[in-house]
Amino acid sequence: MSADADADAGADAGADGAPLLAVDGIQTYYGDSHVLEGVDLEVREGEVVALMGRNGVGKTTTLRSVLQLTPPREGSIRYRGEELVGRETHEVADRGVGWIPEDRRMFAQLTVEENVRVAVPNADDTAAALELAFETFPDLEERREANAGDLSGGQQQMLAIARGLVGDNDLLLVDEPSEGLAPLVVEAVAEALTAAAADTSMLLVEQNLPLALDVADRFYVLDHGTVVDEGDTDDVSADAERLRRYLSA
Ligand SMILES: Nc1ncnc2c1ncn2[C@@H]1O[C@H](COP(=O)(O)OP(=O)(O)OP(=O)(O)O)[C@@H](O)[C@H]1O
Repeated sequence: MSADADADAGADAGADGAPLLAVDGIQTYYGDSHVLEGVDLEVREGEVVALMGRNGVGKTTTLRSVLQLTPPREGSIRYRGEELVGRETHEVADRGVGWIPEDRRMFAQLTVEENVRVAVPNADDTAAALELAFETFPDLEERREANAGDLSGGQQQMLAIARGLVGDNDLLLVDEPSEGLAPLVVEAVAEALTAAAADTSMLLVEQNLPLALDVADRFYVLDHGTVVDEGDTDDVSADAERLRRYLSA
């Protein structure tokens, strides 16, 4: 299949309701350590999907597998119908898959505005990108001249999300955005994620159950390297015990 035909197939896959991201039976290792033992999940266009589970079950490893930072040894990961396994990480990024890692990587010595500017792939799009970032996160607009390193934890998380948003991404992989934040700030981050979800699909690793249920449309629970529960968040909001048994240590 030619590259163009491949691209067309991808566009069709999105248009006819096939998932944006389809992870199918991935087996991922660190050396001899077998972490993912056949993970299956999907993210459809426009969805926020939460990936939950205890510490160390392989949530971050699933994101790393999609990004080809830790490529699976078996299984398939298709994005808009195109296989990602075997590609380089920058090729995955070029296709519109963005990553907001747990450590909220940003440039502490640059201002908020500069941090947004450098995340925009095409300089011609900068004005529109700044507008999108500051419309979505008015708190950041107020601090646009502040150094990123001087922001609060919650504002840094918003800046990390804003940078993902302006990065021309159609799918954001967001790792534990609530980690280390006070409850009130977690609420602000939930609002920020909901605002960002108007513009992008998301696969959201999150251990904070209320936040995950609030922001996500659907969820998967990982345990022992495989998916042990999945469903619509609306269905479990009234039955949180169903998930809690997998989430408490
Ligand atoms: N670079 C690595 N080398 C070897 N083992 C690793 C590496 N990264 C993670 N692991 C191991 O793989 C397993 C899954 O880790 P992973 O970070 O994916 O879990 P997680 O579900 O995201 O948990 P957490 O919430 O603690 O980050 C753990 O046992 C972890 O110790």
